[in-house]
Amino acid sequence: MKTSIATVSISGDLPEKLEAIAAAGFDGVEIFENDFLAYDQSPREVAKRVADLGLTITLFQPFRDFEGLPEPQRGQAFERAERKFDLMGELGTDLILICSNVSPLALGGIDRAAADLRALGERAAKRGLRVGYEALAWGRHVNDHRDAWEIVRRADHANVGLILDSFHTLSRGIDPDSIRAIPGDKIFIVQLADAPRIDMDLLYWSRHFRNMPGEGDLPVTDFMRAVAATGYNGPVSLEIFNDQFRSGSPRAIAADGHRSLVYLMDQVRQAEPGIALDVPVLPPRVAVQGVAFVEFAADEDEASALSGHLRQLGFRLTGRHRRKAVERFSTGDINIVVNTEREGMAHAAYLTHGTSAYALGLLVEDAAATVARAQAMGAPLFSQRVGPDQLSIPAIRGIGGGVIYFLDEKSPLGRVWDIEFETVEDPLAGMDAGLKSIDHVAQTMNYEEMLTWILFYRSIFVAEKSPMVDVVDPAGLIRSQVIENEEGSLRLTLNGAESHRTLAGRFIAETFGSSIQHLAFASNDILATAAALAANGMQTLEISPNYYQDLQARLALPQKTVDALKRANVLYDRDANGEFFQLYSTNIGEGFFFEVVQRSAGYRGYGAVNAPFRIAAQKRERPSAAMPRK
Ligand SMILES: O=C(O)c1ccc(O)c(O)c1
Ligand SMILES: [Mg+2]
Repeated sequence: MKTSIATVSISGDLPEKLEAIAAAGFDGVEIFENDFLAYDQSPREVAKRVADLGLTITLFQPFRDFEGLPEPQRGQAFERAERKFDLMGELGTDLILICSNVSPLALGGIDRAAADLRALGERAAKRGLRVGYEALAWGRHVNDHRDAWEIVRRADHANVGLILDSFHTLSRGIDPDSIRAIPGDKIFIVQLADAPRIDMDLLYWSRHFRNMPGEGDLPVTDFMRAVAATGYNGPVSLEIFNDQFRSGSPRAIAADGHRSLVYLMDQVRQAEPGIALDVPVLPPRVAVQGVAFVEFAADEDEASALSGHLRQLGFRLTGRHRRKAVERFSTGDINIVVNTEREGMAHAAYLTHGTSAYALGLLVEDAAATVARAQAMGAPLFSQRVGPDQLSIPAIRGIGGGVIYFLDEKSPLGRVWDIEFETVEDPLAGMDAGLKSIDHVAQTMNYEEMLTWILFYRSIFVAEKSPMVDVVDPAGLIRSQVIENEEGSLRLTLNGAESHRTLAGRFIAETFGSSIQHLAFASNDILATAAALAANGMQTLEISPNYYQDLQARLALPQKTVDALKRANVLYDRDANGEFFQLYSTNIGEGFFFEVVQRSAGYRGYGAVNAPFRIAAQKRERPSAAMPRK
């Protein structure tokens, strides 16, 4: 199946757009009229550029306010169409998109519209061109693909067909299965877009908030399954009006777009095994069994400070790398690796970001197959020189240029700790604090990057995204969205900062890019953990007494419970299914911190209601001197 994207979907001038579209691997491009009008070269120049880049023009669009007009506007519309047909001849494309009339002059009437389209089809046929009719969700008389199809059916002309656009159908809640009854050869092109569910005016929603399939909340896969069922076999074309994309990097947005189509068609192929689809068979999405380790890059001084923090949290030094300046700290099922090598990726990460958690190790069923899936989704692979006593650990590049390693139990990777590390005793170990596992990993990024990473994770791993929540920092809003699997063995919270004055925004600025900002460990008994942390000399983040007064008023907790939470600086939340407790470390270095949580099985959240109070407390605090700025 051929892929295509409308020029309106990305930023830049026409040549920049075309280059980015070609570089991302698309087969075709829809020329959006304004992108052409704003460009100062001839249509033949454009045609040549497109061809030189190995692209074809799948569609010229939009042609507005055509059908159902009274005279003299009707005659003028036909004249206007002839001029655009001239242009299409020079551009070298045979398909034009007519979007349903929005003019107050439009008279309505299915037969009148069909007659106009038939007449236009007759004129197009003389030039070997085709006319596609699309229902805009806000069209004056036609705003539903079922009506558009009826018009095309009655036009009954070989050169007149239907154009479907997932946004117009799904935004109005029209059942996409109504597409299944349309003959595939009468669908001239299919445009795809997703969007976040926001209750607003359709036109405004469409022109500003569309995003790539898989990035939003609309059932685009169901839509495309219905299209596939018709036997449609033309291009799948992205048409994304999005304010953020208009100011983003053309190459990055185009690459996201291509990934979204590969991912979408892979899901359609799997969901509709009975339909012969011309799409490659890819390795399936990967189930993540857990976070096997988190790796920090640091220099010796900061590594020693970090080790101190880890020991206060009840970690013990359990291993030393046989060949490299790398230490392993463990408690419960958690492994933290501290890398102070002076070469390789960890060192590069240290030089760019300062001390940071630059790598994540995920436990999967089959590490090699995981990398194959990631590669099929266009993720960059990562490898570095492997020395003696070292395994070549399959890996890809992740957020902020960080690394995601994959371990499995079926290969020697499962014995990485035995093979690469010698076991050591830790004379400096403190008291075990009962931390069991990694509850979640929080990654901070610029807001504009969030959709990219949501699509990245969802297309590679079996994981879903939760609705976006707003977290209030006194200096601005943070948007937070969770990528998680059913079992809770993969929980990533993505935090998008819009302002550099927020805690998250400052973290990005001071560490020069997106990365892991906090790690949350799970305890079965947070008050016992808090007592052990105190015994180990750990300072927890001091929460305002006002918070505890409100907690009592709002949730009617027993006074004794509130007092205990307050003494331990533990924050509390509950939902219909369970309870959640959380406490925080003070700031470490440039805004990194640890969290400890206790969740009862049914609770699915992350304590978002408490985030503003945690952030305010962190802002009251002076940055710790333990890991000074470089
Ligand atoms: O917003 C619009 O006007 C518009 C134009 C052309 C399209 O294909 C479309 O989906 C929307
Ligand atoms: Mg459209």
